[in-house]
Amino acid sequence: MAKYAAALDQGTTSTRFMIFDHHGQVVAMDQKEHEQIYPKPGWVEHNPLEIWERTQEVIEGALRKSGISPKEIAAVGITNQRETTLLWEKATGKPVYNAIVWQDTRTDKICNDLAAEGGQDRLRPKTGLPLATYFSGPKIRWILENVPGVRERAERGEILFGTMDTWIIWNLTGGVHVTDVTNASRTLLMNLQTLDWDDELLDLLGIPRAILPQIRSSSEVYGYARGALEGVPVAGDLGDQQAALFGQACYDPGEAKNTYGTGCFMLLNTGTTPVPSQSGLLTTLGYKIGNAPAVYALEGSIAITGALVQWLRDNLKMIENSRDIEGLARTVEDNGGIYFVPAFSGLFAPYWRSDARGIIVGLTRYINRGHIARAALEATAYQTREVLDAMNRDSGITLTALKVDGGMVYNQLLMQFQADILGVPVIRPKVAETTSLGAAYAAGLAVGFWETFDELRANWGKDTEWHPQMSPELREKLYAGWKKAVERTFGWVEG
Ligand SMILES: Nc1ncnc2c1ncn2[C@@H]1O[C@H](COP(=O)(O)OP(=O)(O)O)[C@@H](O)[C@H]1O
Ligand SMILES: O=P(O)(O)OC[C@H](O)CO
Repeated sequence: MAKYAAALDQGTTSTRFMIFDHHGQVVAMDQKEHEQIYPKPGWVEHNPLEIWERTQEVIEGALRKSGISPKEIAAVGITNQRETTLLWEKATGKPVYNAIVWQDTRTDKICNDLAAEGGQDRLRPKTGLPLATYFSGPKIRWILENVPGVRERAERGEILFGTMDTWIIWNLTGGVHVTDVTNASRTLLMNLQTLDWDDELLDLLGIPRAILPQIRSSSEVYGYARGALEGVPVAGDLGDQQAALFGQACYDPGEAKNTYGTGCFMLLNTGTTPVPSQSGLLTTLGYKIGNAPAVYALEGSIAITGALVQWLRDNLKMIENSRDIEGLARTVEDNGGIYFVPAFSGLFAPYWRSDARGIIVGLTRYINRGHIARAALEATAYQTREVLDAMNRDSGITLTALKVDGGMVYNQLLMQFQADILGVPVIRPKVAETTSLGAAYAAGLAVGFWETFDELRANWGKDTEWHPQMSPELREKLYAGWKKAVERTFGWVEG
């Protein structure tokens, strides 16, 4: 009998393959970065062929390092950076253009034109999403309009669209063209109630149905892998933030997690009915396990958190490794009165302002590199506070603790400051690789490797908890400064 379940996590900066045992413990892993392509300010692309190569390499790498054979793997789940969009030729598998990444803002004009035609009022009630450059629909339209000949070929049925899950599954299985409800819910093309592509939305965005994958549940056998994983059922598919919700065992309405990676994404399980947001959150799919009813979530998406640390590392050369930011930030007592608002892709939740751009405010001659490092970390905590406040308002639920995961949660200074600024404890689980774990769980449930949510819940264990230590007065004073700084970013991009 198979002893393991596996997951392939195709993220914004890297692709990793992880193998878990029945207790949800990591037994093998391999990871590789891919190139970030910035052709113009505000544009971000990935090369889909490079990503498929990295995918194969990390699968082979983890199998080789661990000596595990595909026969020992019950199923593999796919999880992915969401919204990132690509179109490829059905006959050859050749992408017609690079993948346009979720952070890319080139569709600003498309979104503004759609908004002027009343698009917002037609899209939001059906999709739960604001009309923003973040989502796939406008990115598909941009490719159809800007890559010569693609629209005609798409209409003739020669072109396929996919988010990264679809691209990986298509390649891994040799031609199964599917996505799951969580990924489809990020396109502006899926109806939240019917869980199917919606003709009115397709018409509004000018997208031919023929290019779209079939929407399936997040946990079922879609096909069987070829190559290094020969014969392993491909049986889980979830957007990475939904996979983290699932891996953090947030199975009851009112349970939430926040993942700190390139960006930050807080998801709250709201049960089997979608809850509309009045406060700038997204109404999205949480997961759908086989034939069971779909579970919905409220989401607060923040575009730039860990990416700001990377930017200090790569563009300003202030640190050598991301983790070095903590030491640099600890060289000073506090932020010295500055705030760093990283509105590099505009601001996402709760503002959805594409006209905002990044700023550092409050600069004096007193400020040094340490203050900038500190302000950069604090920006993640303040942005999370804004999202948590919105979550409490929209759901009527007051979260009493926050489960966290992702690459930034090993930063002790950030986690303590986060608890201080939220005023609630922050809890990191023993297995912080919750995104991969969630995808492995979805796949394992589909083939009976795990059978109940209780089994999965039992695998969850607390590692570290940070308690608020800041006085409420200081907390609110600092937060008021942040809000003032955010106001200063608005309206920078005109027209
Ligand atoms: N110790 C740290 N302190 C602050 N940021 C960190 C630390 N370690 C990693 N990061 C940031 O976390 C991100 C990587 O986290 P990860 O969860 O792997 O992200 P993703 O899945 O978005 O690629 C990077 O943006 C990196 O700059
Ligand atoms: O790949 P990550 O972890 O940066 O996640 C990206 C999100 O899915 C974008 O919506």
